[in-house]
Amino acid sequence: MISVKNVEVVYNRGTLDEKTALKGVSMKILPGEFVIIVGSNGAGKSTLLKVITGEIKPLRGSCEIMGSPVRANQIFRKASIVCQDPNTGVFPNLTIEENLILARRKGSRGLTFGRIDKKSIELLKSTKLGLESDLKRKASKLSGGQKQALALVMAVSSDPELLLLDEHTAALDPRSTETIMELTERINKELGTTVVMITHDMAIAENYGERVIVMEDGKVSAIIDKTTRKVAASELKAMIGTAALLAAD
Ligand SMILES: Nc1ncnc2c1ncn2[C@@H]1O[C@H](COP(=O)(O)OP(=O)(O)OP(=O)(O)O)[C@@H](O)[C@H]1O
Repeated sequence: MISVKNVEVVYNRGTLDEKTALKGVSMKILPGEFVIIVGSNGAGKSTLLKVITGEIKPLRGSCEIMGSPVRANQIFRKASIVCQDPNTGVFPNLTIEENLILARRKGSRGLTFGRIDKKSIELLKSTKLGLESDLKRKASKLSGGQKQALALVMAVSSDPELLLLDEHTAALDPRSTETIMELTERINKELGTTVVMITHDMAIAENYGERVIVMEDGKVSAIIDKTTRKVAASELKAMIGTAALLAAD
């Protein structure tokens, strides 16, 4: 489904600040897969997500989604993104209901609005965070975990094929992290949405997802298929650089 081939990305090309962030990265991500990307600070993880969304055009190589080259102005029909800061995924001055209505679009896979709405409420309920019990509450009044849960449900209310997550649990406490990861897993399993998630939390990489892609210094240094072998957080920590070790602790 997502095919990244020999991608090279250079920031500030031709200047003193020139930085090669991706050095010939290749990978394939299959429809419905849940892939976790780990790696030290500066390894190129966020740059890779930006290549997948079309925000960055690689200097060399290609990125295709379902056989078509990715284009920034079309990706939003196929993919949704949730980032680290709980305040960026929701509209704080709108109610929970208004946020959901705003996020609702006709799904790229042709689902009706009715089914999408029902599913959104079911997903909110499944978190046991009480979001569905008072839909008239302003999003600004919600906790970080509640905001991220709402942001995730909003992200999938358009039924995207692909959900991209850039450290979406990084600002949360361990309990909220677990709730948000359970919701992420439910979205992947129940909706069949392909999930690509970046994290510095090695326990998450151990416990969730089907494959772990390890990035180091702009390259893919390892791909672990967890359907055939388990991987411990300590093993992953040992595989990546000291910088990632510090970030994960
Ligand atoms: N807009 C930019 N301009 C110049 N250099 C950049 C830019 N964005 C990223 N870089 C550099 O490219 C390299 C890869 O950055 P990237 O953000 O992709 O890494 P990362 O693995 O996501 O890191 P982190 O875990 O710290 O978020 C880093 O050296 C970074 O400083």
